[in-house]
Amino acid sequence: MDFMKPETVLDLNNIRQALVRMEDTIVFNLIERSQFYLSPLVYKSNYVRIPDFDGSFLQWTLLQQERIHSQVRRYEAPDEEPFNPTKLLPSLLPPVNYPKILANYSKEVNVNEEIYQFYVENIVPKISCKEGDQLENLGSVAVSDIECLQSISRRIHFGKFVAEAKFQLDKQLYTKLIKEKDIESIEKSITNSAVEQKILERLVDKSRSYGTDPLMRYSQNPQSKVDPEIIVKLYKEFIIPVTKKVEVEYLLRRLEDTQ
Ligand SMILES: O=C(O)C(=O)C[C@]1(C(=O)O)C=C[C@@H](O)C=C1
Repeated sequence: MDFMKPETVLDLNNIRQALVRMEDTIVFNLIERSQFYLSPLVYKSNYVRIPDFDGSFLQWTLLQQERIHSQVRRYEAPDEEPFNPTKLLPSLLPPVNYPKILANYSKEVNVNEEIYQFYVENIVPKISCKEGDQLENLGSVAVSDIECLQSISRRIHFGKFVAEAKFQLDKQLYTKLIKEKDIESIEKSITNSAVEQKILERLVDKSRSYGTDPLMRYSQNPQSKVDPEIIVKLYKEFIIPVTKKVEVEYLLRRLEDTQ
């Protein structure tokens, strides 16, 4: 997929291949995070005193990283959404002239707040190796969390490309459903249960093999670093439904853009 060539980005097969590739990144990032303790101090407001900042150590670290990355154009890319969209810095590099792929309002479709909250409250407690903090690892935990958050965010916001591709494939149907604000039928029409099922099956294999020492894989009790069930559940109950939410949110506004 090449963002300078819209036809490659709006090909549903290419999009699905990219989503499959992102599974690897997400599974690896979760495995990395699983070696650390729960680390509540990373998420506690103002535990680390930082001048002129009100929030948690993770929020501060994420903001600093996004500010630097905004200076190298990260969030100008159509497949990257920031967690701090109002606090970024201007790019030091000249803008890239991406051809138009998504609708003009696409950067306004941003569900990162929901992803952040769900990650901290529901994912970290399930994957971390132990309760409590290891004070020497607070920085490593925050850095690892950022990798997890950004890979999950990129995957979920890819829903915009899926939605645009589906809109282009059946403009007549979607125009009708959008005009009628028929959310239920839009949801139904973007759902492909067979694709979802395949994702969940593949994730069992991936989390088993990526999370197991290859020499131990064939022993009686191979120990997975992250329980495959947790990753499957995460996709089933959060990542896929929120990707669909992004698709619906994007589609509901699609007639604002006449192209
Ligand atoms: O591949 C698609 O058609 C998508 O819409 C993406 C996705 C997903 O999140 O992976 C979401 C909804 C579909 O039911 C299947 C898969």
